Amino acid sequence: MLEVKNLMKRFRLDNKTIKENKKKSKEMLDRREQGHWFNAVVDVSFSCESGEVLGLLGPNGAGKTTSLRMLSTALQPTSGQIVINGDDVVADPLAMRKRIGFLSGTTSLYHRLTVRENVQYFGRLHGMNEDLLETEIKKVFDLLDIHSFADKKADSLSTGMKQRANIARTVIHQPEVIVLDEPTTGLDVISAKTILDFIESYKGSDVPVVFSTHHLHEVEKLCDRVVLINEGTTQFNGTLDDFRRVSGTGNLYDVFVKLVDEKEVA
Ligand SMILES: Nc1ncnc2c1ncn2[C@@H]1O[C@H](COP(=O)(O)OP(=O)(O)OP(=O)(O)O)[C@@H](O)[C@H]1O
Repeated sequence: MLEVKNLMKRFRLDNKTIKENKKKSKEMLDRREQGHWFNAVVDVSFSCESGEVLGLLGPNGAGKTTSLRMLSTALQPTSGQIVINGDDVVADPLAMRKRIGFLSGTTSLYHRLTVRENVQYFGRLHGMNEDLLETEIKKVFDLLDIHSFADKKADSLSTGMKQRANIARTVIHQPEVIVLDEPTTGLDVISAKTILDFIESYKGSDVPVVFSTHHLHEVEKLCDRVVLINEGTTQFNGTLDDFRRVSGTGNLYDVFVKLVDEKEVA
């Protein structure tokens, strides 16, 4: 189980931004800007049980990537708690990193290695023995439909193939939690579907999956839980059915717009 409690991240603004901000009126400034500081994530809390898929939504700049980077130990929170199966991520990020599979927008492959060699490399880095590694490669390549290009060099792959290989690399070590930042952005329908089916394969397993997306149909198809972040704060945290009920129509697009508009006038 993954638990996130009152997560906060404050960045120090660079001098140029501070200078520019001084010229702006209060209305022009993001409400999260405070002098020399920008509170990218103000207060984010949610939990995701094993075998659940949680969709993280929010407008551009809401704080999704910053939150996911904290979950994956890539960024240290300013304050707050992240707990995986009872263990504190913030207290021991190095040890906990091994237990998390994180796909970010910058996850990539060694271009001159084949997909198989890349995934083997990352598996060995995680200390997997060769038998387990081969078993897992077969399983993950089946699920992500990678076999047909497994022995091609990474730099010869299409965007969709690369992303599937990136995901294979991310999950090869059997992490306890999977965190995917916009896994289907920029992909064609078939590659995106393969990735969504892959995420779905974790349902009912002992692994919670958290992914961020701007595609509401993905949330509709896959998610047990939905979290909507706006201006760095959790604005909705509940089941997909509860999320639907926020608007009278039950349409996720209407719910998203209603929640974001409410915040803007608040
Ligand atoms: N290192 C940093 N220094 C200052 N501000 C930052 C830094 N990193 C992120 N931000 C700001 O924090 C806010 C949240 O960014 P983040 O990337 O988490 O948003 P997001 O919800 O993932 O957006 P998108 O949907 O556009 O990817 C943005 O306004 C961004 O400019």
